[in-house]
Amino acid sequence: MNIYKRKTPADLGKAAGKEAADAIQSAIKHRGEANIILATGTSQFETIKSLLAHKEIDWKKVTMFHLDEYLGLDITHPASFRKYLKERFVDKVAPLKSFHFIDGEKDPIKETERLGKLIRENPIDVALVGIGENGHLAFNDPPADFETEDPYLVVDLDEACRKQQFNEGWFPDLNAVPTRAISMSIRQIMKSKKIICSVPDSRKAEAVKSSLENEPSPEFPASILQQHPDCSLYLDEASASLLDPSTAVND
Ligand SMILES: N[C@@H]1[C@@H](O)[C@H](O)[C@@H](COP(=O)(O)O)O[C@@H]1O
Repeated sequence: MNIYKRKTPADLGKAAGKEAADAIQSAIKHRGEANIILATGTSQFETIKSLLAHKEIDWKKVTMFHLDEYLGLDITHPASFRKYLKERFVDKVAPLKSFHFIDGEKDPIKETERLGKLIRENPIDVALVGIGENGHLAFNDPPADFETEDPYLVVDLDEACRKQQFNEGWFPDLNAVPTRAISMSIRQIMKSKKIICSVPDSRKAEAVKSSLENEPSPEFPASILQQHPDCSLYLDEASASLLDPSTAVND
């Protein structure tokens, strides 16, 4: 894993977006198309903004998969991840070759099966992900399932995860945060050829430390990223602030 520290969230996003753009360009050059996974949340704001600034990308050759979505949330709800991706990405790059939203209002088992078939047919070139305050990867809260081969799972959201969503201002109160979601599985994320993980903010400093300074374990879901052959983790000064000086960080 390559760990990069940048001064601000904007610097972090610029570097992560550039690496993502290069990976997309490389896939298009070698295979004629690129398959990507996008995450949502505040940690992706600057990375997606930077990715969109790379006008050289031919988005008609790009297929997008969606990392996670709440169950039962309408696409017009401010916290809907489909709304987030539609407004912040899909509408801005249209037309994509294709995009595959997770519809959390459909029968969840059928939806996981539908998407699972699609992603198995479309190996991922680059996945953009974040890490939650509780160390989650996508919506795989601890202890995460490191074993299942199912590409998408129906998951319960823990209290820490739901509190983070409320504190970030996406919901009017904690009770309004759904208790279940569909998440891409850990093993499916790990199948991506490249993973670019953007993690700004002091709120994430504890999760970053536990993900990097423990052996990979379901108790620290994002710790699995240590085992990926091509993963770049982008931090800012705040999210890197608790790291042990012995942790190898590229400034
Ligand atoms: N489910 C989303 C993920 O798509 C995101 O990568 C991660 C970090 O979240 P945030 O960017 O809001 O800090 O967890 C969120 O809850």
